[in-house]
Amino acid sequence: MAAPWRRFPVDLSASLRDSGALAEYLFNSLTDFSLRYYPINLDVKDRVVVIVGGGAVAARKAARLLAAGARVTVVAPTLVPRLAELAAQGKLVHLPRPYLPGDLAGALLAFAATDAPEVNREVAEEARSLGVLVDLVADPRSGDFTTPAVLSRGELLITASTSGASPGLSRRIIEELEPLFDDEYAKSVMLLGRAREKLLTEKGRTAYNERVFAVLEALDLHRLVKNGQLEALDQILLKLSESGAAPGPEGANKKDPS
Ligand SMILES: C[C@@]1(CC(=O)O)c2cc3[nH]c(cc4nc(cc5[nH]c(cc(n2)[C@H]1CCC(=O)O)[C@@](C)(CC(=O)O)[C@@H]5CCC(=O)O)C(CC(=O)O)=C4CCC(=O)O)c(CCC(=O)O)c3CC(=O)O
Ligand SMILES: NC(=O)C1=CN([C@@H]2O[C@H](COP(=O)(O)OP(=O)(O)OC[C@H]3O[C@@H](n4cnc5c(N)ncnc54)[C@H](O)[C@@H]3O)[C@@H](O)[C@H]2O)C=CC1
Repeated sequence: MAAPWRRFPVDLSASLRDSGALAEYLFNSLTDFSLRYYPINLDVKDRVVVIVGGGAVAARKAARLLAAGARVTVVAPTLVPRLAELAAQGKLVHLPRPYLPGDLAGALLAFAATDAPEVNREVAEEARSLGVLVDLVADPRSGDFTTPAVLSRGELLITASTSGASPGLSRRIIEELEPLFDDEYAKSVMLLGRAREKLLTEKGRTAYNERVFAVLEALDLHRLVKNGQLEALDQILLKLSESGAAPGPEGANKKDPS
């Protein structure tokens, strides 16, 4: 879709004098609030991901993919230092040449991240023909997915996306959340996860499982974690594990199937 202001019906300079008219026009064009992207958390561990392009954007994508355990191949004649270092350390495979059709074979995902729009389009075409999902970093609306700004604390993952509208805003939103979700959240989430794993029952015990969630949520473990109240935490954990022999023939220690 073309940017709405390109279709602004009156002379732009006149409208700017008439303060408020442009914003109002743009707001009026905002009629569809439905979800444009379907959010998922993808397990890329040991999966092949091909990044075409070796610039700053490719480096950002590669770092996050490697952190998530992907096997990254970068196809590019030149690499920024950060990528060159990762290649020298053997953390990713570098094909030091321009993109060639066939480079996406076996990939789960592809990133078209060169500064050459026609190359990015070729990458997208190959991806489409192979059924590989592709992110066109410079032309998000033509691709299959976009990547959000990320805050991660252990198993806690918070992401922000503006559906391509303002990546800078996504980043600022995450920066605002960072102090609220401090590093200690990694510990709290881990404790809650382990306790939940221990206490949940097999299928058919929904009411019991819901009670367990309610108890866990009410515990405010994070306050204790943050204040370093390890004794209080131990007491809670011991109490939970005593009462952890959940009712039912299947017993406890099972993951929630839902
Ligand atoms: C579609 C998408 C691509 C995709 O999905 O790969 C995309 C596209 C584009 N970004 C552009 C510019 C900037 N990108 C950033 C930063 C980030 N960009 C990221 C994602 C995305 N950027 C996806 C949509 C995300 C969403 O919907 O919100 C972040 C969140 C995560 C990540 O990179 O993985 C990462 C935060 C890094 C961090 O958290 O550390 C900054 C700010 C900065 O660098 O500080 C700027 C300058 C300020 C600005 O423009 O806002 C341009 C214009 C290029 C040009 O002008 O030439 C395009 C192309 C276009 O818009 O056409
Ligand atoms: N998604 C995002 O967050 C952002 C996207 N962009 C856009 O993304 C694109 C890439 O940005 P940067 O990484 O900053 O670019 P860059 O100019 O730093 O890097 C471009 C890379 O593409 C490689 N390349 C060029 N032709 C190639 C080919 N035929 N085959 C393989 N590799 C090739 C170059 O060797 C270089 O490594 C630009 O179009 C830019 O406008 C820019 C900023 C942010």
